[in-house]
Amino acid sequence: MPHRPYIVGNWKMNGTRAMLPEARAIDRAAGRYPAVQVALAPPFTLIQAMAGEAQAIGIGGQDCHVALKGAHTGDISPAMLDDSGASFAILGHSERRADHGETSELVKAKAEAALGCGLGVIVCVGETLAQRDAGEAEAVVKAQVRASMPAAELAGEIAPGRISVAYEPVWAIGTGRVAAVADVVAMHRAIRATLTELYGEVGRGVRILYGGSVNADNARDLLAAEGVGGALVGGASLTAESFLAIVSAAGIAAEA
Ligand SMILES: O=C[C@H](O)COP(=O)(O)O
Repeated sequence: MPHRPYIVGNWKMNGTRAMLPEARAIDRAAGRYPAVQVALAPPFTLIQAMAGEAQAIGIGGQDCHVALKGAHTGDISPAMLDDSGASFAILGHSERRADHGETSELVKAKAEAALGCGLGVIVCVGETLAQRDAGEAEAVVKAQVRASMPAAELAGEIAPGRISVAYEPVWAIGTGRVAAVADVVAMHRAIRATLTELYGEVGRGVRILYGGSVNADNARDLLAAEGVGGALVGGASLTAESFLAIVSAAGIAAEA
């Protein structure tokens, strides 16, 4: 594995200031797992408060606009994310692709804008259940990777550690239905092959995370699987107890 496992909690549209103690507890405990890179992506409204306090974890956004500023009501630019203390952005999550009609081309533009502001990016890809049942999962995900990832010139110029892909089968998100380890391994291989097509050697350093119903019970097997560089965790990242159990599993997998 080219990097420490990367465990990222995506709070989605959850969290008010009442949840800051959970973030503090995660931050304090994360220092006990130096072999694991830990991050949280809260709603925009909590980024500044969490980033101002965090010592051991990274704080990121869940989206950004392609422009640095301008007449885009309700949007947040990558420069604003950076200014608020965020160090990365999750981009192209399937919920944004579905709820906001985001295309892979738009996700690519957002990723390039975010990298240009010094942020790391986690680009999300994943097939629907209908696509998997039709035997199209690999082709769909490869096409998403090809179209959503930042241009090779840009990726080659920056530290590969700043670019991650999250493979999140849509049918596994928030459903409790986790993908089989063998299917995750096969898809991560396909994604790695696509990344090396796109980026050459640089593509080998891009982390590939798995996301979709990761919890304390399944994390160890998933994180020990070949090619799995970490996890993007939704529901189980909302309490320190459940998220830290996953961080601990990542620590065990990293040392195995
Ligand atoms: O970004 C996180 C993923 O969508 C996974 O969410 P989940 O862990 O609640 O299934």
